[in-house]
Amino acid sequence: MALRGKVALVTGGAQGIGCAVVESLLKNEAKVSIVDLNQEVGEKCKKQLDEQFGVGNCSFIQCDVTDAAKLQEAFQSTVDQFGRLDIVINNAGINNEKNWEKTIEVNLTSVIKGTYLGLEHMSKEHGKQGGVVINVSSMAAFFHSPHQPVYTATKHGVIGFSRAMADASEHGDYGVRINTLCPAFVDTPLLHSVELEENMGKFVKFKDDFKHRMRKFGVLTPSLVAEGMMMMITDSRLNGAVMKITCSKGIHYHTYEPLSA
Ligand SMILES: NC(=O)C1=CN([C@@H]2O[C@H](COP(=O)(O)OP(=O)(O)OC[C@H]3O[C@@H](n4cnc5c(N)ncnc54)[C@H](O)[C@@H]3O)[C@@H](O)[C@H]2O)C=CC1
Ligand SMILES: CC/C=C\C[C@H](O)/C=C/C=C\C=C\C=C\C(=O)[C@@H](O)C/C=C\CCC(=O)O
Repeated sequence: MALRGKVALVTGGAQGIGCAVVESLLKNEAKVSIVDLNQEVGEKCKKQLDEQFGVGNCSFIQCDVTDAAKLQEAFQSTVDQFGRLDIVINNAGINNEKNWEKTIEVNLTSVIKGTYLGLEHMSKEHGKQGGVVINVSSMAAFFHSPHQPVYTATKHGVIGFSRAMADASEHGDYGVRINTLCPAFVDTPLLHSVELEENMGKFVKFKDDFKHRMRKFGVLTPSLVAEGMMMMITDSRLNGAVMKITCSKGIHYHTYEPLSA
């Protein structure tokens, strides 16, 4: 998929992995709608990107992805402003084992809603031109840890939902590819939340083991994660793919045993 003239929507695009993905999309001449909860960081991010890539190539929409009406408005505003939608990156995520219900709302429920909204604006079943959805999971779905039980559950859910929706899209000829990205540890503000009791609750006592794993497995840069994201956006062969990005193996794909009785 050549990206000039394409329109992308990135949730959680104001910082961290999302911001790196937004920058990669703009470098490839896509138009980008940055959807994020954080007004201050989002506006600062847009200002910087306008200076780097020129005004009119990206927009910032302050939105809590757990607010269904606001999320729907964000998708519609994106289409109203740029005229179409081709790429949806459901990236927004939190790490909060204390308010674990919120973690499920952001990391899983909103990814499901963002996928369905993406289909409304991209699927051939709605008379649209097709597109691609990338949902962000984590290597936590392959390396469970005692520190993040609910976070881990949400990331498992993202993979299961995305793979099932990829099958539905193929069977229903939606024309929309749905893939999953599973980074290992990445150097962003989220990673530092493991130190905080307000995020980890009673599991904060396991933080030393978590930090040991970070030292053992290494910490990725957001730019490498964005590189993997761009591969899944542009490779039209990929639907239902689960990309893993680790320090030990770099960018690679998880392979599943063929279904058998
Ligand atoms: N940092 C890491 O080690 C890893 C992160 N991930 C996943 O990557 C994604 C991005 O994480 P990071 O960039 O590391 O985090 P981050 O905390 O640096 O950025 C997340 C962005 O999402 C936004 N956000 C949070 N809740 C929101 C909501 N309710 N509505 C709208 N926006 C909201 C935040 O304002 C922030 O700008 C998350 O889904 C995370 O689970 C996956 C594997 C590793
Ligand atoms: C608050 C923290 C937020 C997010 C952190 C992230 O979402 C959680 C990651 C959890 C586990 C990461 C495991 C990383 C494993 C590796 O990097 C691999 O190198 C381990 C060795 C072999 C991988 C084999 C394979 O690819 O299947």
